[in-house]
Amino acid sequence: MKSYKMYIDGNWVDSDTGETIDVVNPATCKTIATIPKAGTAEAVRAVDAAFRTFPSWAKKTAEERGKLLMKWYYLIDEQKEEIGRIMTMEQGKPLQEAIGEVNYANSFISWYAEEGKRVYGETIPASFRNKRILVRKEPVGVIAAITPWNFPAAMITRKIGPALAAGCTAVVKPATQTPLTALKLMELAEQAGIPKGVINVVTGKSGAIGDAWLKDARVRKITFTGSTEVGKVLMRGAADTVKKISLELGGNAPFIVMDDANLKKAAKALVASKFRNAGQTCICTNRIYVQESVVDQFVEFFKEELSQLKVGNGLEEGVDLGPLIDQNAVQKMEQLLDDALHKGAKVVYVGEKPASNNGFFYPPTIVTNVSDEMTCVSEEIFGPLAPIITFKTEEEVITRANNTAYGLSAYVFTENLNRAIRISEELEYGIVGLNDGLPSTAQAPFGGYKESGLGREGGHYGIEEFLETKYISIAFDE
Ligand SMILES: NC(=O)c1ccc[n+]([C@@H]2O[C@H](COP(=O)([O-])OP(=O)(O)OC[C@H]3O[C@@H](n4cnc5c(N)ncnc54)[C@H](O)[C@@H]3O)[C@@H](O)[C@H]2O)c1
Ligand SMILES: O=C[C@H](O)CS(=O)(=O)O
Repeated sequence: MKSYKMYIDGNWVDSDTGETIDVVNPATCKTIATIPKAGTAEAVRAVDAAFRTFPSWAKKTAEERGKLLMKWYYLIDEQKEEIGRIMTMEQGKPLQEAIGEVNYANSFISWYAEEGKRVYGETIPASFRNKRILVRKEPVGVIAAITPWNFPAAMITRKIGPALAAGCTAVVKPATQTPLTALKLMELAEQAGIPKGVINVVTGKSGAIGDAWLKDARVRKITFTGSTEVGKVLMRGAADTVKKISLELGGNAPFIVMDDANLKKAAKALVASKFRNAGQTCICTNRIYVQESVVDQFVEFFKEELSQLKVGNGLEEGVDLGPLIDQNAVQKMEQLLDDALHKGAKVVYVGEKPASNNGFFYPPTIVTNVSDEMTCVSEEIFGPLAPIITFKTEEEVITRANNTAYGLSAYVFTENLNRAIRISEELEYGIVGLNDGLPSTAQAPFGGYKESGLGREGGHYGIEEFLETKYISIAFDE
């Protein structure tokens, strides 16, 4: 079993106390590695390094920073299978899906290596003849990134890519459950020649590390992906030093199937949306609304598609769904199902768990006759439980779909263009998949309405989150 070190100021170090945390493979429940259990002192030292390095990194041209980012990109690409295996071992997703995430994560590095060169300013016509107004964008400075376990690579590069391209330096805390992917990415960043101190990865006590960064006035931006609950804690803490903040939080995605939808296409898209990462993504379908006249046929197509998925250890050939992240996640699925059945839901499909069920496995499960009073409708499921809800009219489903504190992603399937535009524009969500169950891409502004977050990641919007706007007013003798 390997004892990993964290990466601070270009050095691979243990925690000050020598304490460690175990990293567990969710498919086997076996410990596969240990990581340093760091706290406040190490977190502050990481900021020291990022703060010291910021001026020289910011003074590089965007082209110079972009070249270093591309060196990192090519090293990641060369080792994507190895990184994928590390990810599968610590997070559980099937190897091909893990490699897919590495490619997705890498696309943010290549996108922002270029985008940094297009951070344009402007001149504004002055109202005085003897003045000129010059607007320029400048990097915010040291940023702190705190990331979740479900996308151990992409949630880091979706932040670090634009941050470094903009000229910022970074301190990063990966999720305690899945730190190994982050540490591998840092190994490759070092090999790429990204100067020491530009990126620092601290593992360990989340609260202590986060509090240290919230309190440190040198940290000018918090960028967080995770639960809405923790996002609110960080938002409150950021106020003390008025830090900029980006929050990518929880979701409760409605998947709407209208009576004129291509039902087979919608069923395929639903499987992709609902069961990606075993249902553990923020934009996974949470509530499945089907117009009542087509619900029976749709459920049959859905079951047919689902029956082709295999649950098991993600390192095994042909596995489509890995385990959930931990036992708490399994218990949450059991509680949500019990609540739904108690309130009148019916189980119409349960997939098979692997024979050697030593891990945190939960089978894909479909329930029908679901009502809005059930917890699986009001709360984020974050697992492979699929609740089917029927509706009568377009107006009804829009009202019910919007009736949540979340607003990250929504999906609508219809072959009617007028209906497609009407519904897409009425849905209160930052991301709408119109006949598309997999909308995520580096070019687009990913983020949510309401309590699903603040700010956007991806596209040209994503780099704006790491920039300040300054104008220089120039008075001269005409
Ligand atoms: N909107 C998005 O893009 C997006 C992406 C992935 C996950 N998520 C959401 O994240 C949740 C699941 O991920 P999770 O369980 O890792 O979320 P989480 O909020 O429990 O943890 C996220 C990160 O925050 C850290 N953390 C926890 N408490 C903290 C504190 N007090 N101070 C500082 N850091 C702290 C954790 O160690 C982890 O690194 C789900 O709600 C999911 O919807 C959202
Ligand atoms: O879980 C949240 C991720 O942001 C989902 S995606 O990989 O960006 O689609």
